[in-house]
Amino acid sequence: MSYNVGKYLAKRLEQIGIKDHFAVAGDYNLVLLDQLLDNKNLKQIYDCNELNCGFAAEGYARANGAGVCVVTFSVGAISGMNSALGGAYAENLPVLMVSGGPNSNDYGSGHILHHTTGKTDYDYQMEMAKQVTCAAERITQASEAPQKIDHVLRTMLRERKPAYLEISCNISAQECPAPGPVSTLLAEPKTDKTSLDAAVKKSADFLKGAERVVILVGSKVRPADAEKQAVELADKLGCAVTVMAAAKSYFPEQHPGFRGVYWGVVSSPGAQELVDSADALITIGPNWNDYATVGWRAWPRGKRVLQVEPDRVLVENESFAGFPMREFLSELSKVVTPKPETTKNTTAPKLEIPAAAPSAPLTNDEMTRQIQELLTPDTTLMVETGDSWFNAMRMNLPNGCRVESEMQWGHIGWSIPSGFGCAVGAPKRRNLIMCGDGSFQLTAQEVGQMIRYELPVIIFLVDNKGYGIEIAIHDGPYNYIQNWNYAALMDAFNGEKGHGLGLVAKTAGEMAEAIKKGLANKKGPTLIQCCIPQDDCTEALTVWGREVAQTNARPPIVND
Ligand SMILES: Cc1ncc(Cn2nnc(CCOP(=O)(O)OP(=O)(O)O)c2C)c(N)n1
Repeated sequence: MSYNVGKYLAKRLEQIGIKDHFAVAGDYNLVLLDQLLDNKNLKQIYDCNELNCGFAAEGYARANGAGVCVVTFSVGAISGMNSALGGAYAENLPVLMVSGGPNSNDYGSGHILHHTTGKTDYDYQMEMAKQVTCAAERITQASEAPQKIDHVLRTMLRERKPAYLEISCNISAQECPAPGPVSTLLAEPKTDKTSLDAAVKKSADFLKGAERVVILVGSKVRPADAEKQAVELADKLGCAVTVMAAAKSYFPEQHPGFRGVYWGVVSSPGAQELVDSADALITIGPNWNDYATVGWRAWPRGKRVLQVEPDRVLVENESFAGFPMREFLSELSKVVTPKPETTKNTTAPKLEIPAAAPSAPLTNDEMTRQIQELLTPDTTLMVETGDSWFNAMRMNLPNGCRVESEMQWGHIGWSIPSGFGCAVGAPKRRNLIMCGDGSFQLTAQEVGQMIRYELPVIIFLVDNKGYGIEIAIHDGPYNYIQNWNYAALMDAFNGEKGHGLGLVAKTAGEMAEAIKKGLANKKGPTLIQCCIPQDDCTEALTVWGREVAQTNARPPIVND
């Protein structure tokens, strides 16, 4: 078969496991979209806007390994950069953004083009993309397409970071060489056995002398593809295991060693004491940012910490590199001696909230309890920035249940389009979204796409009449919103023949009833507007918010 640039790209995407790609049309990408459509193994899914398109690709990457969005130049790409590139970079997700670009003859022509800043230099978009990607290429000649497409895909998959491709609008249908074996994109860097053996020996010796060993799993265990090996190590050591908030569900919670979330003063009961009293703390893929450390107050460091990163190990002031995390953990598991937990009486924290009477007004606790009841091994729960984070942290997850959050980038509204992308990527899972009313207002229209593609996502819209998380940090008039009739939106989004369902739950009984209807609605999303009092939030959010506010308010250090 003869190839052109668009068909080459489509074949490569198919070869790396992409079945669906997301797009918003624009005259700079229409011919490219046609070439992608010609590949019958790739489905083209449309979004309402490019911000959502980028988040949908990011969500797809969470479910499927990698994601792709195709947008038009400038007005599309710059909007999509926030989600497909900045957000994916922060969250270590391999997302490819493909932007249609100016006709190759226009470069250097002095022509002023539409959808640009009106300058005759169109390089600004590439310069922006380079700041938030691991690889960025522009294609203005068909002959250069194979090398450039392979480069961005290979780098994106290896680094687990987003990449950027800009293809001139007159090039997508130009002939180019056919793609060779996909192995060229998937080859792993060679392990430095000497360094690996030295790291394992040093770490095993460090653990040998310890009495209270604790494992703390962080979010980078996922991009390192080392979740299984973390369990292997926990099984061999027999020690207590905690997770950071952004790694909730990255370690099986029914594992006998699981002891909850470590998050400083808002940790699960007993988890902070476990971590703080360990004389050997194995941190696996931690991300110690200001929110995770509760304003730099909960950040275990020093000689008692064995720090395991995706590409290096730090132990007793010695740094080792040249091997992947999963190989290190696997080799360490083979040589360590068991370090059973000494404080036998601790167990994993349980969410103990008594069921409310059906007629009782709905509360945050009752809402959380009912959502917890819905979790199954094949559930994915998208958890939006807000008190939803803290509600999810207190849930007990069946093994296999996945919590998805965006705790590094923290773009409110992420959960709706990302939840859409996740559901496209894994339609057989039970896809649930917990999203506050403030966040929802940024990306609500993507629920219409869930209706269009008949995705039975259940959205728990936390209607507490404002920005709960911001109120907990620092209140003011800016934290209050126009309160929509959220459930009524579904009627508007349905158009003539949609199957979206919008339900209001003001009591415990109404929520239980709405969940039943949502589970029965297989041909479209169900939005349950959970009406709770404005000041009804988790104790953890209140405490955490106060600490974050203090951290933000640190006076400038004056250097005399
Ligand atoms: C794009 C973007 N713009 C502003 C912010 C700051 N922010 N963070 N959280 C919020 C409010 C979230 O409110 P809700 O979704 O209602 O959440 P809860 O009431 O806490 O459940 C804002 C406004 C943000 N995180 N992302």
